[in-house]
Amino acid sequence: MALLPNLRRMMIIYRGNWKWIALSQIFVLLSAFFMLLIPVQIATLINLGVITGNISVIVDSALTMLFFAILAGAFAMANLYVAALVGEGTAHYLRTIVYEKIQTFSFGNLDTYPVGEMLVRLTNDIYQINMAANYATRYMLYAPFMILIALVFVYIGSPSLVWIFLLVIIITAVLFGVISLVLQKQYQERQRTLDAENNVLQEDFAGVRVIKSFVMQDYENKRFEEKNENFRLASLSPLRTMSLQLPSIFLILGLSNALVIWYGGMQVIAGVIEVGEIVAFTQYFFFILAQLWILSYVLPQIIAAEASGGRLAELIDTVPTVLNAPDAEALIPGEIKGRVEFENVSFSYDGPGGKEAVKNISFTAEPGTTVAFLGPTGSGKSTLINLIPRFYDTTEGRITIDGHDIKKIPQDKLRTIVDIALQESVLFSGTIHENIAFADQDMTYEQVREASLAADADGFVSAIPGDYKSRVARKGTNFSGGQRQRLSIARAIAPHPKILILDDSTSAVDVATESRIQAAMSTLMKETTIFMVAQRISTVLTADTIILLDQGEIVDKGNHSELMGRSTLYREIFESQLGGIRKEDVS
Ligand SMILES: Nc1ncnc2c1ncn2[C@@H]1O[C@H](COP(=O)(O)OP(=O)(O)OP(=O)(O)O)[C@@H](O)[C@H]1O
Repeated sequence: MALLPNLRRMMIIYRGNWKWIALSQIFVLLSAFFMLLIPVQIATLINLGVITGNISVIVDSALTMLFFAILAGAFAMANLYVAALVGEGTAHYLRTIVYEKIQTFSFGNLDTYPVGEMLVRLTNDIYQINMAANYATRYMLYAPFMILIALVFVYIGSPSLVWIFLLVIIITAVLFGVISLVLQKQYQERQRTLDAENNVLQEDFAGVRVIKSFVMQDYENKRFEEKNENFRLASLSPLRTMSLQLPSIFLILGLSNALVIWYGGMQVIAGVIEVGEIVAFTQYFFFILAQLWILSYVLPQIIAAEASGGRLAELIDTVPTVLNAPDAEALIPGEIKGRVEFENVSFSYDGPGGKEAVKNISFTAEPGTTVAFLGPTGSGKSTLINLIPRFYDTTEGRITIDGHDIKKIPQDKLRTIVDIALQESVLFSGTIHENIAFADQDMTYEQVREASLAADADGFVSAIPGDYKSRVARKGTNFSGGQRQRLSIARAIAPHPKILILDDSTSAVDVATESRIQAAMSTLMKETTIFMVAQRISTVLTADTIILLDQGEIVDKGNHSELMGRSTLYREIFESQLGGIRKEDVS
């Protein structure tokens, strides 16, 4: 089984990283090599300088050691810099590709990944990869290189001490290996409790107004405190484990020095090695144990980042549920008339075989007509209209525009033909002009104002100092719900689409404003096929066709007077909403 496959994939996902990773390992090798030449020089200094009283050897050796130390430090610094380049470069590239990937997601994919979860992946998970890539580049091979080089030096200088060297390294590696495994589990638990805390935070911040209005702060505070406490405890565990590391290092170092001095001393007395070798030996241990100690600290974090790599790989590998057909038609949006036909359309959010949200829907909308969908809540109105711009793909049947199957129309072309004002009106921070001209930032002031007039937004926009140049706050919070809806409608009609969808998009405006919008639109959008979803029957009275939906099926269709004549459900809705108004007034 491949070792840390997701982390490795993330580290080289940006192809340019290869050369930096390779270069940094050359620096690691050189730094370890020069670092370990220092003990060799110490041995020379003692054997040929101190013991024989040769001052010039002592001076030469000291200067050479200084030179080696500078070189080892310089290569370590270069490695540190390159490791930072690898970490930051990987994080930057990942942020770009994951963000771009999310932009390709269809509604079906977005249903799977809540916004909060995607944010955590884009921030926290990428940060973990950044750190892991940095640490892996810096330390993964440092200790192994040092062990190998030191082994060669020990073998050349004092082969009789090789067994002590191997014994100490193996004991240390096993001890730190166990500590690493414990730390890895503890880091995973820490990550799990952090995720749990983040979930509560995201939910609470999104629903802070509801929490306040139900005076549930105490309840939510308790819920958060529980997660917060779990996170505190889980964060303490690895720190406790790590506190064992330094004493272990000192213990091993002390014991191994004693062993070397005892056994080495006997070897010196026997004339097998010289005193300098013993000192050099203790230095090797010191350098190697220091690296192993660092490795045991960073390795668990590197391993823990594998889970982050997996979460990012999942996003990167997600295939959009709506794709362009390979045989997509080269169609010119300007030539489309806007005839929409549903042919036995069914759709299930769970895919083929799942519970159908709309069933066996067939109808035709002629160019320039208005089709309204009416029905109880949950009857499938929004689902149905979301199929037209291919936010979701039909599970069965097909939808055509001017005879072209929409699955064969490239999505970017389809969405210039079809515009939508969604149920929840979303505005972006920027100017009002930028929001209305969202589809085409080159739109003129006159075009923007024309759309705004038709959406009955010009009145309140003109009353603001700076009118169309005035600022829209994030999420449009400086406008009322009705004003946001009108700006969203203006945005949808500004590019003059051939097909316009209004998904209950006048629910927050009063009936008088709604009828002004409808009158203005029927003039401006004469050639546009309009689909509207409504809860209010007053919204649909003037539609050419009203489609009555119940439990995902069409139960009747016709204009207002036809349905008043024959549909009990329609009459019931009418009576419940406009019961006080004489039928003749609206027929
Ligand atoms: N994203 C989704 N994932 C799974 N099921 C969904 C999703 N959206 C809607 N549904 C289900 O599909 C059915 C139809 O929902 P839809 O939103 O189309 O109804 P609607 O008539 O527009 O309702 P409302 O008038 O309340 O907006 C409902 O049973 C709903 O629970």
